[in-house]
Amino acid sequence: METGIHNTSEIGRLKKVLLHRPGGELENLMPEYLERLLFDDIPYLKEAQREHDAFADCLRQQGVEVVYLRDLVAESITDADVRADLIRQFLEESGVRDDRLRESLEDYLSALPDKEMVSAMMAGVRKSQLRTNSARLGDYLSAAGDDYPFAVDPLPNLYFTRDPFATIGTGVSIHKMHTATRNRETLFGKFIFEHHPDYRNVPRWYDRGETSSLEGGDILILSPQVLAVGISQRTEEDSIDALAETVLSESKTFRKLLAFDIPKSRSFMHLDTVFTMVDRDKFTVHPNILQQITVFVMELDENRKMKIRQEDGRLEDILKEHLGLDRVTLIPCGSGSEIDAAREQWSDGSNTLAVGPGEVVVYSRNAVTNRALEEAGIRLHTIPSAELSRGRGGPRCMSMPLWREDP
Ligand SMILES: NC(=[NH2+])NCCC[C@H](N)C(=O)O
Repeated sequence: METGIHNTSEIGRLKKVLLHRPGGELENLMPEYLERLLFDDIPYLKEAQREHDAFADCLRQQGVEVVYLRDLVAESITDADVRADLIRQFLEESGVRDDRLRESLEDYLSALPDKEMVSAMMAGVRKSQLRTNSARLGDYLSAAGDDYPFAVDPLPNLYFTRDPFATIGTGVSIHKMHTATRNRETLFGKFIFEHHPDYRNVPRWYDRGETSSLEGGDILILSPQVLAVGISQRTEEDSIDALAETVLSESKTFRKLLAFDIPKSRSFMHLDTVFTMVDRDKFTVHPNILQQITVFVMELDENRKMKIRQEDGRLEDILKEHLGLDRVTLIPCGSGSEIDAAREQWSDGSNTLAVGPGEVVVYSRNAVTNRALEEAGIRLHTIPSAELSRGRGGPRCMSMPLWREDP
């Protein structure tokens, strides 16, 4: 049972991982609010849970210890003050302004045992759940005259544990998210890394109070010395500057940060939607954007001043140089077909989770890309993916490594 954090690569043998089993939050999705909540469709919860359980079982069979976000948050509630603080901050960040509404929500949450309370926060609270237990609130709700059905919005993207915070080396970066809908997710990270007995002392590389956005799907650990971070729809250059400054000067191993400038669009929201590492010298990429990636190298010079230079040349060669490899193979999503590439990238064909070098978890539905990976000598663990993929994230997005062996 490892405690603390150790994550020095994308491909070292995975020992412990954080997942979130989708829950009631998916049953609080409504067609009119899908876009704001970053969904394109409404997954069928029961089936999504079955698929997610298959994902967790697949990882356990590979010797990985699976822990769940809800449990870590509940275990972080170490005393009554922490609990009261969590409720207070959660409601404040959920935009609950009216005193009557806040009191009623406090009563509702306070009455639940820790785990159930955390699940209720994640699921969101319908006004109809509150109406019955307070006449005073009933007056407020009918007087307020707005027909928005939620007292607290759901957090449907929580099963993408990759994004709200990220483990890097022996520390963590807690994120400011690009959208309001995902920003509340990082509050759980804050409580885990402030209070959980196994995690409260880990170094902090970035914090949710920063002013520019950074999301975990943009952070890839290419080696114990080299990080890659996407400049994307979700992650701004300023955040990368700040992250580089702390990680390169304070971490024990990291020496370089490669910033990958990628197109800013919904389907390529994070670097890991178009590029993931599958082996020491193999990567899967979305071919349509290869021409559109620019790489910047960030390093501290002898005087500990940040130096940034733009790399020219092919991605293979840039990776070869910075990772000290003799050759690099890029395995294209869709295996050379423009149509298959676009379709399978949309369902996270290039979003793989390595459980060890040359061994990755993939969605079953991306058959063309999966065949290409196998032909390149990669061992696949396939998981079902009809419902989970509707949230626009794959095996890598759905997992946050807490402990990997060194590569
Ligand atoms: N690391 C990732 N690629 N995560 C995918 C997150 C998908 C989620 N619906 C969002 O838009 O935020």
